[in-house]
Amino acid sequence: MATPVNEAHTAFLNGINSWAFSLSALTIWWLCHRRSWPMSVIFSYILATAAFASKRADLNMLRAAGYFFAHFLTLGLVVIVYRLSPFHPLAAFPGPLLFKVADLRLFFSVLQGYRYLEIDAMHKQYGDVVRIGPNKLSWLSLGVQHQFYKGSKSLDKSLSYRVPDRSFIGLFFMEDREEHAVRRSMWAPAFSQNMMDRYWPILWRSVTEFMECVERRVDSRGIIDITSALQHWSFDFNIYFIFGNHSYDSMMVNGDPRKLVETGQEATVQFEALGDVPWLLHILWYLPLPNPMFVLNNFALEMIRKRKSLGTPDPPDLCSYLLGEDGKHEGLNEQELVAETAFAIQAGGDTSAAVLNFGFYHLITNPEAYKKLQAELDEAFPDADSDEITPQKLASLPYLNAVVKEQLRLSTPFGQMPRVIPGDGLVLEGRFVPGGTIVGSPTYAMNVTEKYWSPDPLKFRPERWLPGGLGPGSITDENALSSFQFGPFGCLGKAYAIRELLLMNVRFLLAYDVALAPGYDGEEFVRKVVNMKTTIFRKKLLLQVRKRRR
Ligand code: HEM
Repeated sequence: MATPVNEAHTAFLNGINSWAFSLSALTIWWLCHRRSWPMSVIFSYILATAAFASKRADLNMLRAAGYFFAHFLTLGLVVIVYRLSPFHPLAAFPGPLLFKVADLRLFFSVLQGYRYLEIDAMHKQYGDVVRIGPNKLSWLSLGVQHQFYKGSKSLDKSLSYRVPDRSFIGLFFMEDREEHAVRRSMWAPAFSQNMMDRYWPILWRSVTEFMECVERRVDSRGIIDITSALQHWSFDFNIYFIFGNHSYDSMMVNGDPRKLVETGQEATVQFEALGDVPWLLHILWYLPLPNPMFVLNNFALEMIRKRKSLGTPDPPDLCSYLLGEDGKHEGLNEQELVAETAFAIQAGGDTSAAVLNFGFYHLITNPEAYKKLQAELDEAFPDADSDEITPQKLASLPYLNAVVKEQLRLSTPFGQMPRVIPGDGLVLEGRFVPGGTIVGSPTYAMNVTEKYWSPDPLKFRPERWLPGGLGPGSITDENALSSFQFGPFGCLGKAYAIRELLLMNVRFLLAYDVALAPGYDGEEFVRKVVNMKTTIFRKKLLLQVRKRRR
């Protein structure tokens, strides 16, 4: 029978229990807060479960839930208070409140696709260094950017690059520098000057096929969805470069029935968004959810087997080097090869198409620049299919090169490539940053900051790249162009990509007069450009093209 004494005793015990659960949360946070947040949750869960199990058998579920609630509420509150407190090692760095509180805020930015704009806006509001996560800084400075990324003393990649399953780990996902350097040295010969020259006729033919694709796809008014056409061209050329002259069904001819473009983008989004909350990636990875990375891997495996049965192509493809067919090293096994080539399909296919797509938009909507470029090209190449269109000649045309650099500057809306400050911390521009802090240089913000591009950093003005720039006092700091990133983890395909951009601009604009499709809302197109490392055009770019008669 319940007596007042018994009830008081029970209430006292319950009170003790709640406090004990809260206290356990505090202890766990104290032990774990500088190490791993997910670990502390797991520990606290185990501890709370053990405490619960040792309690009286008559404890009802509601009360038990109350204890857990007290436990996690305390843990959550302590974490939040600590992250906002002056005792946090990054307390001196300004940033928006919600970003300081939890990585989940940045995760949502990535998912929405406007992280690049948000980070840029934060820099405008808070200055050159912004705290964009509890343990993350974004640093808008050329000197610091080079410290992060350039040279042998550059920083290591953060945990964001770590995929849970070893069988997916290729060059891009390797954090270990030695392992990465060895693997990169296997890739590198495929990007040598010699190989680029040998691939020039293949690139040329591929762009010719693109023109034929345009002819097939334009409607009766000359309107074409250039976004898809460019994606299909870029994947076709890139797949050729990776797997050689195989019996692959060209996307320019057959479209994309396997949805490789979409799948590649989904895989990138998944990886990029969850990179800000690696613990969530590790949980989701093992749940029975559709994983776009498997789709890419299956395609890569199919292509590798076909490629092996066909033998080494001439010129050699990327696989030739990864298989060690040049006799310089031992080849990769099939699983490693799948990881490498699946990444290569996305790394080379998606990026060039995106820059061309957005880059054409910028050029076409700036008629003055477009006219100047056309004049330079018409003068240089009276015959649109001339043998005179060589890499050397392209490299010598000043306005063309200025246009391509300006396209790159404004058409790579990446967030940042996260790196980690080593053990004892570093002093950067006079400010101490503790070891373990995740840092990065914001690509888009670097490409459009007035510090390095002035005046009119947001405007498409190729003249800024020419001698004399935009006039006295104007600034164009070429070193700040961050589109390919730099250093040991930077883009291996940069020189290739630049050739693609140059040749595609030249041949497309020599062949056609191009404008936005009548009534097309260009501002909406720009508003719907989102980036989650991959640039996604939620509104396809529709152009009207007319064959030129010169
Ligand atoms: C305009 C087109 C391109 C842009 C803007 C671009 C940009 C980038 C960036 C920013 C990175 C560094 C990513 C990071 O650290 O998180 C990267 C890495 C890489 N890119 Fe590109 N890329 C382009 C085209 C290509 C092409 C055509 C290839 C050829 C297959 C390629 C191959 C690679 C590879 C292999 C890496 C990884 C390098 C490593 O981890 O060592 N890229 N790219």
